[in-house]
This record gives sequence, C-alpha cells and structure tokens, in this order.
Amino acid sequence: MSILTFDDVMLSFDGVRALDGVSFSVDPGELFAVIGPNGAGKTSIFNVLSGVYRPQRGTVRFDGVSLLGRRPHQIARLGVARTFQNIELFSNLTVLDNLMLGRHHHHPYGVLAAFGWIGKARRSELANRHAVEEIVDFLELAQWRRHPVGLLPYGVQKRVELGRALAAEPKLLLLDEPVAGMNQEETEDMARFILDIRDDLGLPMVMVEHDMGLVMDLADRIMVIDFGRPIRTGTPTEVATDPDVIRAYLGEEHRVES
Ligand SMILES: Nc1ncnc2c1ncn2[C@@H]1O[C@H](COP(=O)(O)OP(=O)(O)OP(=O)(O)O)[C@@H](O)[C@H]1O
Repeated sequence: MSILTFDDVMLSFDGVRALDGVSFSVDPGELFAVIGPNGAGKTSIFNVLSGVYRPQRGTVRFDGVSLLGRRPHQIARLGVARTFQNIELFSNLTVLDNLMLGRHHHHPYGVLAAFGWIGKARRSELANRHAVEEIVDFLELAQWRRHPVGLLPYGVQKRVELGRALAAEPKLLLLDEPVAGMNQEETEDMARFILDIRDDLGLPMVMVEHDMGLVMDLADRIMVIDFGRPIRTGTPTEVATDPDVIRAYLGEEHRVES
C-alpha cells in the first residue's frame, strides 16, 4: 500500500505544460527520487505536492486523503514536510530556536495559557524541547545548538533545515535539492543523514536532485522526467541502463555496465 500516489497529473501555465500525465507512487519507508533536465517539471511536482500549485487534471493522494485543493499549511498539518532549494531559516535565531519553530503545530500553549492552564503548557514546552534535543543528537548539531544559524557553514545550515523539517514529526519528507551548492564533504555528510532518516526513522522521502551520483547511490527508485513527462521509473540500475533515459538525459558516461 503506497503512502503517496500521483495519478495522471497535468499542470499547465498559459499553454505551457509543466506536467503532462505524471504518475508515480511512493511506498512506506521508500526513498524516491525525481530527476530530469532543467525545466523538466521537478519543482512543479513538489509545488503540486505541497499545495502551491493546483493541477488541471489528475489525482494526488497522501495517506488515504486527497491533497488537491488543500492549502500548504493544511498539507503540512497532514504530515508532509519540505526542505527548500534556498535555505529558509531565521538566520538571527539559534539552531535550537529554529528547530523549536519547526514544532509550531505541537505548541498549544497560546490557547492553554489564555485559559490559565500554564502547567500543561509548561509540560508541552518541555516535551517540545526534548524532541528538539533528540534531533540535535540525530543530526550531530550539538556543538552549534546555541549559535545563530546565519553564522554557521552552509552545509550545517542545510542540516538545520533538515532538522526543522524533522521537528514537525512528518509522515513524508520532501527534499528539494538537498546537496545543491555543497562541497564533497558536506555532500557526504548529508547523504549519510538522508540514509539514516530512511533506515533509522523509516521515513518515506521524495527527493529532487541534480547530483546524479547522489541519486544513483541513495534512491530506492528513480523517476526520470523530461518535458513534464515520465520517461522511466525504476531502480537506479534499471533507469541508468534504459536506452530512452540514456538518449534523453543521462548521456553514455552515466551508463551502468551490467
Ligand atoms: N509559475 C509558473 N509560471 C509559468 N511557467 C512555469 C511556472 N512554474 C513552472 N513553469 C514552467 O513549467 C516548466 C517546468 O518547470 P519546473 O520549475 O517544474 O522545472 P524543473 O525541472 O524544476 O527545473 P529546474 O531543474 O531548472 O529547477 C518550465 O517550462 C517552467 O518554465
């Protein structure tokens, strides 16, 4: 039983077809990657998934409910968390405070305090702090926990952003070019954390990424798209040896000998 299904999704802007009959599904615990050349429609898939764009045709279902017509914050509340190509954190706030903000929908104390339930609010705050400290340990952020995010190296900031997404305790994680702009060491660290998220937390992920090596190494399955249409969906080996994929996108140098 899939956790996410995209079925025959069509999205166009003034006659430009960004997505033209895209279908795929993601299984529980699966790391599913979407690759394709510039303008192929990768970001559009994420924007449909997170409620930014509404497709003209097709269905999108997550955990048994339709996502179409829902606003981004409603989709987030259903358990879909996202990281962004450009870091979206509060650079003046510390790592801990940014992670706490990732738990905002676990923060009932505005209302509780208004009714005088301060004790309960305090317990909720402690539970949130505890959850955030677990993420700090998991992503090896302890040495920076009280540093303002804006002063940290780029690769660490991207890791904090991943932590902010995890802080929401999502059921599905969308990773938008998680290693874009990273050096090799930062890329290897991020790859390790992505694998830990899948293997230790069992969290399903959809990843859009240009770094072909990373996608081939990490993903369980890959969908290759071009001009808004899926060319091939399969395991890394199946995709890398598919003649249509090689012709359309990968180039001979990426061919996996089998
Ligand atoms: N808001 C928009 N208005 C008009 N056209 C758009 C809009 N968003 C996307 N498109 C068009 O849809 C197509 C797919 O774009 P999309 O950004 O999804 O591709 P992409 O694969 O993410 O590209 P990149 O790798 O460059 O980020 C492109 O032709 C793009 O110009």
